[in-house]
Amino acid sequence: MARATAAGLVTAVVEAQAARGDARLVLTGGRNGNALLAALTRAPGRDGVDWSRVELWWGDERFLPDGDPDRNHTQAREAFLDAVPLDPARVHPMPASDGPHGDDAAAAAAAYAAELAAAADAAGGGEGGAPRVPVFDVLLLGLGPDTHVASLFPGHPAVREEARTVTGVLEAPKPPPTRISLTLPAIRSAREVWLLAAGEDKAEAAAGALAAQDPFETPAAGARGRERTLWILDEAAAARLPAAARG
Ligand SMILES: O=C1O[C@H](COP(=O)(O)O)[C@@H](O)[C@H](O)[C@H]1O
Repeated sequence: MARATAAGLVTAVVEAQAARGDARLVLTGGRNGNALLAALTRAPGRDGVDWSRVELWWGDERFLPDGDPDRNHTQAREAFLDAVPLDPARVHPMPASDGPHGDDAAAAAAAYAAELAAAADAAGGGEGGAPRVPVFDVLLLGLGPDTHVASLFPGHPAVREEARTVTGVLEAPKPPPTRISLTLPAIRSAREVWLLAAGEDKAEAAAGALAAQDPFETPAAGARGRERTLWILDEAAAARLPAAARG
């Protein structure tokens, strides 16, 4: 699944660059997101991408010191960032808990929102009342076994955040408890949202999210792209979908 998704992502990036010069991606952490990043470094078409014109943002971060092995950024660096010729000025990790905002996750989230807003002002995005973030070509989300996406957990007030594009998340049910996350309005402003789910422990969540109506209880159900919402599942994660949906 990771190899197939990497091939699709290379195509999406090449198409975005052909159409607009730059490609803007939002990365996800977690097992499925990291497997995709590792596969991307070996994807057959990777040399067709102008990596210096790929802008990278993160959908969420575990609010830990820089370089902590549990940070999504650290894991992305190990799996991918150091293996492709990116322009460091276009790589935008979320702040760490030993950065200028200390352990204030709300201040760190506000700083990341400001960085997104500045990028939107420079490159277009956030027009006509849309959230002030750049127009993301593909926003990746790993599906948690409890249907969380980014760091938006079922029943957590962060899921209901409408005014901000980035929020601090306190008391998350999955460690670490303090996190930073894009909000649903920011996620929904992406052209395409790709949801990744591999493994048996994602089967219940995938079936539930595809049937659910209420993002507060089932955050993955609220993650949609403006042009496309793509669910990418392996056989184990698709096992509980209705037969018609499995094709
Ligand atoms: O903690 C997180 O979990 C989700 C899902 O991770 P997985 O290991 O169950 O695939 C991930 O998408 C998110 O970025 C991360 O911070």
